[in-house]
Amino acid sequence: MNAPISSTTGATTAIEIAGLTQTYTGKTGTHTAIKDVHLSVKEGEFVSIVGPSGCGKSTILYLVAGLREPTEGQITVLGTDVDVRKGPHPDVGFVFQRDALLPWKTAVQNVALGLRYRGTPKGDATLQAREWLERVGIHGFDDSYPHQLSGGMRKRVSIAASLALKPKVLLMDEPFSALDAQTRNLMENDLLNLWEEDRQTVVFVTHDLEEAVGLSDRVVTMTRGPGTVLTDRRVPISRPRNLLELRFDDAFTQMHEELWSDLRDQVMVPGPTLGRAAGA
Ligand SMILES: Nc1ncnc2c1ncn2[C@@H]1O[C@H](COP(=O)(O)OP(=O)(O)OP(=O)(O)O)[C@@H](O)[C@H]1O
Repeated sequence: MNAPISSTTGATTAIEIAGLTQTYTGKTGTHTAIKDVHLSVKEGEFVSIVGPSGCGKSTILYLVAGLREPTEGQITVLGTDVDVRKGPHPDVGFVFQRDALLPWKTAVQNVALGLRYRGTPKGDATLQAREWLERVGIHGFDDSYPHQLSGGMRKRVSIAASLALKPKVLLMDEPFSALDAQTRNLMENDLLNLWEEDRQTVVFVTHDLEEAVGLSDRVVTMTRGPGTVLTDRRVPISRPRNLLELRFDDAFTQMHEELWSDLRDQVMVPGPTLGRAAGA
């Protein structure tokens, strides 16, 4: 297990997670999802969390977002203690695996929704929404409804809806996992280009090690449940990056191998005779 990385020299801490434990109580009793998680993310860092299925990656995001109350531990986001009673921090945005688009509203109305909720006048919100759709690569579909868009386009609209609110911290939970490989590669590259412009703090959950290496400044691996931080590695690849070419880079391949070596024992569940892949 390598030492936790907690600093980009000089940068301010955006997210501080200390001693985070979460138990869930269900019909079968109490289940510890994560245990004693410590993680520090600096402003402007792009950090991915990878780990076996069920190790508690989404749980961490929900807790950081202030959508659930932790059983133990503290989380600070942008200098404020996360408290479920106060609700999500206004500077925190989310993009989840499933689109959170309202089916009865058009793409532009969906993007404008959050802005309207925050008090932006209708005309201004619509204008900004159209600009954001343009920025995420949606052309000519502003007035289409979600069911008229492909999965990749709906994802772009969801990202536009989040980014339009100018979050300082963006929490992304497997946002591209439902997309085909080609669309996914294009979306990852576009996300990176957008992020290069604003450099929000991002915590990105994924099962895909290549995606994690390509996008991130750091990749955190987790043990299988109850999940805790196993390794925390800095990605030694400069920016700006072109993900469509990066996969042939030696540093990329080496990092991928290191992460797989970290995770192999966590995702291989011994069967009667053979090891069986159980995630990642
Ligand atoms: N609301 C809940 N109630 C009860 N158990 C839950 C709840 N949410 C998550 N869990 C359990 O906690 C554990 C961690 O779940 P979580 O979704 O955080 O893991 P994950 O690493 O994101 O999984 P995956 O990679 O499959 O998406 C799992 O065993 C899950 O079944």
